[in-house]
Amino acid sequence: MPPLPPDQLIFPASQAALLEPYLPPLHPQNANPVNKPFTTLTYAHSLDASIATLPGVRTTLSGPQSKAMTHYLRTRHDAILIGAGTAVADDPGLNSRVYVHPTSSSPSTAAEVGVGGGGEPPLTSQPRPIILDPRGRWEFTAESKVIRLAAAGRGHGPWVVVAPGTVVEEGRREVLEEVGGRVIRLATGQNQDQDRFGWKDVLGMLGGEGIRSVMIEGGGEVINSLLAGGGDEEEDEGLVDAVIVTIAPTWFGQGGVVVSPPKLKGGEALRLRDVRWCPLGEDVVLCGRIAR
Ligand SMILES: NC(=O)C1=CN([C@@H]2O[C@H](COP(=O)(O)OP(=O)(O)OC[C@H]3O[C@@H](n4cnc5c(N)ncnc54)[C@H](O)[C@@H]3O)[C@@H](O)[C@H]2O)C=CC1
Ligand SMILES: Nc1nc(O)c(N)c(N[C@@H]2O[C@H](COP(=O)(O)O)[C@@H](O)[C@H]2O)n1
Repeated sequence: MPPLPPDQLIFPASQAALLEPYLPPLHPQNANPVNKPFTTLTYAHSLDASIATLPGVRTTLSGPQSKAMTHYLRTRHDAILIGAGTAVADDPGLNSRVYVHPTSSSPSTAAEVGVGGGGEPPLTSQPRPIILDPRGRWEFTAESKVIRLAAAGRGHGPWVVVAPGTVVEEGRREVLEEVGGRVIRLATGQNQDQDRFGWKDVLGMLGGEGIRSVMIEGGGEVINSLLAGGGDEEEDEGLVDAVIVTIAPTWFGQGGVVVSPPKLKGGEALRLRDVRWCPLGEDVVLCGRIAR
């Protein structure tokens, strides 16, 4: 029996069951376009609400169990979305390396954990990486981790969403297309902000492309603008279906990338309802839905 790959993560089915009420439907009806995909906001932060110690610095917050949880979430969504700042800072992989084990948390061989999701082709449970990059800040190459994983058949090629006027060099576009990725053009400029897409537009575009569920991982600008409804009060109604946040027992101190959205109109607090707290190793995972 083959041993587990060295970067393998294991997530017990018992813990997956606790998350299920907050996840998109397991067996969606079909792959037809939808108005808006099921949208999960998910990230890890410190006790002082930092998602990175400093701007531009890749920072580990999640312990092994909550990291496996995040990778499980990746298998449960059609797409995973980040902003250009995160792509530049982290060179992320944005694939899933988890296997869900029915009983034990420490299997040792591939046969024990049912590698490939119980016989499915591996790519069916991988999310499509989406990078919001209106101005083309992310200078990806064939060596970027997400491209290498796609080339190795361990993930999908990324979709890079740029503004209509942004130049993407031919060679770069080819790098994407060779691994099944593509450049998507979407108008910016709502709210006079040329560096941002409207969230309704982003989610509508993804729905039109057949994406039925998306997990939004970050970074700071993306999370804060999503929680603020993209700055457009009309937009925030129903943008986010579920929130799953890992809280790590550490303080980073001032100067980090902090989740702290602008105040809502009238100064009301933004709050979660239907809350569930799940301890995972030394972290705790908070699940909820945005109260309206
Ligand atoms: N702990 C965690 O769970 C995570 C931490 N991070 C960290 O976050 C940091 C990066 O965060 P940021 O610099 O804030 O960059 P970011 O990843 O939020 O990207 C911001 C960029 O996204 C683009 N964008 C397009 N449409 C947008 C919209 N509607 N709203 C907001 N941005 C939009 C803009 O070009 C903007 O400059 C990194 O250090 C990374 O390590 C990132 C993801 C998860
Ligand atoms: N859940 C979570 N915990 C952390 O500690 C993190 N640093 C992140 N970061 C997010 O995961 C991406 C990296 O993913 P790969 O392991 O390279 O696939 C990173 O870009 C952030 O989106 N998340």
